[in-house]
Amino acid sequence: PYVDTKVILENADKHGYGVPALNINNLEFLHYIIEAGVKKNSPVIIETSQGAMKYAGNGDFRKGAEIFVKMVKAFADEVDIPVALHLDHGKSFEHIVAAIKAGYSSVMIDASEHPFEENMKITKEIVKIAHAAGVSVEAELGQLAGIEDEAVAAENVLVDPDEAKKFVEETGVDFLAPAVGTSHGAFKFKGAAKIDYDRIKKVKEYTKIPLVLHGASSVVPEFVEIAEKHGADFGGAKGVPSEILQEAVKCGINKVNTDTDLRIAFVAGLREFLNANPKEFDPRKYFKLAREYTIKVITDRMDVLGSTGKA
Ligand SMILES: O=C(COP(=O)(O)O)N(O)CCCCOP(=O)(O)O
Ligand SMILES: [Ca+2]
Ligand code: NA
Ligand SMILES: [Zn+2]
Repeated sequence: PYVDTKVILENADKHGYGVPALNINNLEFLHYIIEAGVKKNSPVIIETSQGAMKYAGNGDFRKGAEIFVKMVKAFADEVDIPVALHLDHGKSFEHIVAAIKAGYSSVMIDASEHPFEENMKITKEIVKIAHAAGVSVEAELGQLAGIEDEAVAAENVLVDPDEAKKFVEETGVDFLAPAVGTSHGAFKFKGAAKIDYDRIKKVKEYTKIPLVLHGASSVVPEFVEIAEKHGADFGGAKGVPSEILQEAVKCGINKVNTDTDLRIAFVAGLREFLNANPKEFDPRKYFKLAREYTIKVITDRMDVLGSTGKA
């Protein structure tokens, strides 16, 4: 069934496990996520960025939002696992309202590049509107290095747990994404992978709400190698290893945003299949390995995070 994100995350918070939040831009990835969730009897949070809304609507993000809600509900109505749809990195008021109007389960207002007071003011406004429509809200404190939509944060700005306490109390936000050292994309760490567990623990202790880890892809070496064997150039790619994700969940993370891992697994399978089957042009065939690898990376993640069997 199609559910509120809050229902999924409050259960994860209560029982101390993580739920993968998986980004889509098209039907293929949605298909694979649902198959993985059913296979592992795991709840799933589907999420779309503002760019994905635009892509699905062929330039019209409002249409894209409506199309995504209909697509996700069509699948959700057919399966027994809980499925939620979330707007990821909502930055513009128009995109957030479009998602709420279209029927998204939850929205993120990412105003973290603004000063603290401004972030709080904007978030408070979105919480009021979203809650009036029965939609839950995620916000962010601190900044992840790397490209994040329009805002390119130069380097990491880690969350201040005392600010987090005030922020949650004043805004009434349902979930919080504290910046703790990760970044988006495939090149997350120059040196060893490391995140600030102590900050996660403190934010959890002070806010007592479900927490979100952004930039959480592992950049799985197995799939990076397959992609590179078949022509990809991902030199220097490095992600968050499973053990670090498991420790982060123990410290209080409940929603684990994952996009890059799906992208790498898919393109690895696509490259491998196309290289090996020069005569094939049936899309029901040439996505075969891409589908297999993408489902594998999702089902492995459900096992790592502990959402397996929790549907
Ligand atoms: O935190 C994450 C996942 O990060 P990761 O999967 O790169 O580690 N996310 O929020 C996903 C970011 C999706 C970016 O979407 P666009 O390219 O459409 O703007
Ligand atoms: Ca941000
Ligand atoms: Na999000
Ligand atoms: Zn993110």
